[in-house]
Amino acid sequence: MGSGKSTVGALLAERLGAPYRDTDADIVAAQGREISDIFLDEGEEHFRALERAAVAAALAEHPGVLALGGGAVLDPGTRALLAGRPVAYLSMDVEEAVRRVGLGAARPLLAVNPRRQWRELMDARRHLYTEVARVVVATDERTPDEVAQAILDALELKDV
Ligand SMILES: Nc1ncnc2c1ncn2[C@@H]1O[C@H](COP(=O)(O)OP(=O)(O)O)[C@@H](O)[C@H]1O
Ligand SMILES: O=C(O)C1=C[C@@H](OP(=O)(O)O)[C@@H](O)[C@H](O)C1
Ligand SMILES: [Mg+2]
Repeated sequence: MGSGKSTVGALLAERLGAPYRDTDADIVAAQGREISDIFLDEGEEHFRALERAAVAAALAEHPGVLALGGGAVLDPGTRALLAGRPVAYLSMDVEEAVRRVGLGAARPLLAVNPRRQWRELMDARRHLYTEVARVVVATDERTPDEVAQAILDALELKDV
């Protein structure tokens, strides 16, 4: 959360001249409700199922850049959908995460104690990001444009 997937995904798509989608935005549009409301009312398990369906639909329909939510990798079905694809893992350290996301209510999983919650989430998820990623790009000391360029370089994609 806050590593820049949505921001950088859009920039990357622009530079590639390719379409861009974001599974969180797709879920909000399809459900007509905010992510935080879906978490509160139906719980995380239900959200992960919606997310898996959103990833599957986007990958089937869409030949461009797809930004995922930070917890998408928790679902084995979602990980299977990502297998063999050019996935970039955007990393950052905890202090940068707190600066970028802070106490924003938009991200329910970081809403109470962001520093501790971010560390716990990363301890549970780090190995899954590494498992699905083809490349890892550190975002701490880079602008979003520089992150997009680093992804292009790491994946050896052409900037058009
Ligand atoms: N490389 C960066 N440097 C500084 N701020 C960034 C960077 N990437 C994203 N941000 C900011 O961090 C916040 C979260 O970015 P976002 O793209 O929504 O992340 P994600 O989709 O990974 O949760 C936004 O306010 C965004 O402008
Ligand atoms: O890490 C997570 O579990 C989540 C990350 C969010 O997306 P971003 O990573 O784009 O903030 C969003 O999908 C939801 O709040 C849950
Ligand atoms: Mg996002």
